[in-house]
Parts: sequence; C-alpha cells; structure tokens
Amino acid sequence: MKSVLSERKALHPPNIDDIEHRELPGTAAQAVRDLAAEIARTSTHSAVNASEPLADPALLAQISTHAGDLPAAVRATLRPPATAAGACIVRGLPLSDSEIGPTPPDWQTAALWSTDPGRARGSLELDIAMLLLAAAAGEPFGWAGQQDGRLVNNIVPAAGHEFEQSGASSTVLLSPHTEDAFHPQRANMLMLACLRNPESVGTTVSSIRRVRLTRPHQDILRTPTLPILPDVSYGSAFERAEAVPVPTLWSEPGHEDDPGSLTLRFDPAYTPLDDACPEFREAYAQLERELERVCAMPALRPGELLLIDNDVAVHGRVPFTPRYDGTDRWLKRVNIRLPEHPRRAAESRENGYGQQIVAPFPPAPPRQAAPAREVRNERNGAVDDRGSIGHT
Ligand SMILES: O=C(O)CCC(=O)C(=O)O
Ligand SMILES: [Fe+2]
Repeated sequence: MKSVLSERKALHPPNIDDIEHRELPGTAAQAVRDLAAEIARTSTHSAVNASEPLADPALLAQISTHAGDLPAAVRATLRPPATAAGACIVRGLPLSDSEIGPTPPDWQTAALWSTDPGRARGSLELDIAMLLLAAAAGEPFGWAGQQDGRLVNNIVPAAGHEFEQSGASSTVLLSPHTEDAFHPQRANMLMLACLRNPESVGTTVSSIRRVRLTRPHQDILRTPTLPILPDVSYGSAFERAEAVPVPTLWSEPGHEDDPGSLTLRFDPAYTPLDDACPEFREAYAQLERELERVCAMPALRPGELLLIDNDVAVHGRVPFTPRYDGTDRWLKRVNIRLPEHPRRAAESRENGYGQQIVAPFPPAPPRQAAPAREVRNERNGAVDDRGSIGHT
C-alpha cells in the first residue's frame, strides 16, 4: 500500500473561537488534587507493578472506590461537550510549574521519572488526578499497543519524531484527526490536560457540526470507500489484509436531514486517499477545507483540560519548534468511553487491526442521555458494544 503520510501546510484560521469554557469549582478541584495526593502517598506497589503504578490493581481499586466520594460538581463539570463545537475547556485544576519537574524527553522517560523517588512526584499525582477526573466523566481506558498500555499518556515532543503524524511530533502540523479512527472501540471522549505550554502552541479543534457540505458531497462521504489504518504510535506490525472501508460521515440514524446529528471518522494521514476515485477525493478535500475553515485553536494553559467529543470534532496541533531542554510543552491524554454513546452496530464487525484496549475500570453508571439519542438507539438497534470489552 502506498504511504499515506504527508506533511501538511500550517493552518491559517482561527476564525471561530467560541468553544464552551467551564470552571471546576475551587473546592471540587482541590478535592481532586487532595485525593490524588492521598492515593499516591498511601499506595504501595507490588514489585511487579513498581514501574507502572497505574497498572496496579490495588491503586486502580482505590481510584474507582474513591472517585465516587468526590464532590458532585466534578462529575457535573466533566459532562461531555454539548455544543456544536464538539469540545469544551475545563479550567481550574490547581497546578504549579515547580511540582511537575522538567518535561521528559519522551513518553518512556515520563513513565520512568514518575516513579523515581528522587524526582518530583507531581507527574504521578497528576496521572492519578487525571484518572479520577476521567472516571467521573466515564470509563477511562488505554491501548495495549500504545505507550505500553498506559491509561494516562504523556504527550511531549520527542527527538527523531518531529515530522510524524503522532502526539510526539512538533515541527509539522498534526493533521486534524479522530483519535484512533482506525478502531471500532475508539474513545467517545478524549481528555487532553495541559501541564506546560510555554509558547502557547494551539491545539486545533474542528466540528463536523459546523461544516457546510453539499448533499452530493455528503452522500459520497457517507459511502464506505477507504479504510483508516493504525497510526504510527502503534508500530507497523498490523494485518493490512483486514482493512475494511469505513464511512467518513454518518448521521445518527433517523436524523439524516438534521445537520446537528452528523458524526465523523476522519484521519487523512492514515487514509490511503490515492486508492479512491476522483469524486471521493474531491468530496474529501472539500471536507478538509471545511474543517480548516471552522477550526478553533485553543492554546491550552497549565491546569486546563480540553474535552473533545471524538465523534463530532477532530483535533490536531499547529507546528512548533521543540526545545528539548526540559521546558517543552507537556500534555496528558486519557481515552474515555461513554456508555450512553453507543456506536453503529456495523462497527462491531471490525477487528481493529488486532489492537486491544486495556479497560480495568468497571462500567460507569450511564448519565442521563439526551432524549434524541435514546430514541435513536431504540429505533435502530444500535449496540452498546461495552459487552465485548475485556475488563482486565
Ligand atoms: O498536542 C496536541 O495538542 C494534540 C495531540 C494529539 O493529537 C493527541 O494527543 O491525541
Ligand atoms: Fe490526537
């Protein structure tokens, strides 16, 4: 198969910046940090889990037991984005630059440093805080094949990866993408938390609910035409023979004429566009232009969380020059499953290129789903595929 990676020009919007902002109340935010500190302090990891406390069943049990004790405002503030932007920013997590230590040079070192007693403990405490927040929002999970199955990923620029289409890149535009678009069990919601962003590098967010597409273009993009392949962070040892064409767009069934119900699955850097007919490529290019037109570009500040509805908005990052001196931009990322947001039944037949999720948390109690979604599920027999997850 041809290489589908391409460098892309920088985005030149921003023309829309009305992403919803929410404030985590001070007492609730402090309760999250205090509980995370307490769990980090009292947990004793078995030797086998010493290098990865977040894989320790005892520590995870503490997180899931005590997440429910947090003030109700935490769960309320971490509710999924509900506006057409498909994303929101949550402010208010207390965080000081000195507590996190230098930015690690890559995710492997981030993991090592977080358990090194001679180093700042802030990163581990923040990992626990991330899981408390994510568990309040839904079901946090990781990928066995990505960052060694860690539930909280570190996103830092890494030397040698500058031009990749991955979180570790820097010099190149990270193209707008659905997170883990190649997989049927991809997150419903993504949480990106900012620890450090000294040069105010923007994360891009574009909602399908703000684009304008002609009906013929929509119809072409609704037709399953091309596969989406696993991204470079999963390595290259996957079975391409299993590649199945997937639709780029679809509406919640029964709502075909409602532009407010469009959802998308989009990752141009890992889609073999050269294999498609000119009509499809033209429609796809128009979608790319539209996503660029409606792009918002929040530059996250330390302590801010960006919640992204992974079915409604695509995200990426503008290029920046890495410093590699311990002061670089540093985000934490958590994948979250929302039981009240089941996907199309057709996706349950995809094999996800053999990638397995790591889902150690018990299913979250569903939130009150929006009435429209409840009706859609009943009408269309969409499956909540949580049943197929191996809770480890
Ligand atoms: O660096 C960013 O702002 C986003 C990176 C990204 O796409 C990700 O972590 O999934
Ligand atoms: Fe991403």
